[in-house]
Amino acid sequence: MKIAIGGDHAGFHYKRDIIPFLNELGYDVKDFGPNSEDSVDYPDFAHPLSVAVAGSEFEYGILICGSGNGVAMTANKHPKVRAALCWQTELAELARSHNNANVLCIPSRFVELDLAKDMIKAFLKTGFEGGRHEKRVNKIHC
Ligand SMILES: O=C(CO)[C@H](O)[C@H](O)[C@H](O)COP(=O)(O)O
Repeated sequence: MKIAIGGDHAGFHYKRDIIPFLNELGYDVKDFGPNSEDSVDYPDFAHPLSVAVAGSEFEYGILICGSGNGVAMTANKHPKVRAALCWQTELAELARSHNNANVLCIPSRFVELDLAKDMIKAFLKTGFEGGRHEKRVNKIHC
């Protein structure tokens, strides 16, 4: 399974640890940047990642910034992207099971790295329930 990961300078230090973590779990990961902690603008990284996920080049995306809000707002501008801002593992599970989320947004300044990794594992292992949820998800896209 191919995973896209990106964010901004506030998420760089987590992204640096999460990429090898994902590789060890057997995932093929593409890093959309940034490549340092130098201040950048999150849309410059969240948009290209979202285009790639929307185009089915990657099954899931992970976006990391300070609060998670900026990357989530950016990613959700893309019609085929359903980006979920999560700060608890159960939220990551529900984002997949109820909302069929394909991008997980992580607030690096508000969750510990270990929790971020737990959320990623939960997100990637949880399937979409469909059923009553599918009708609702289909209504998201106006
Ligand atoms: O989009 C954001 C705020 O909602 C992200 O958290 C950014 O990482 C944050 O704005 C960056 O702030 P900084 O003071 O420029 O590091």
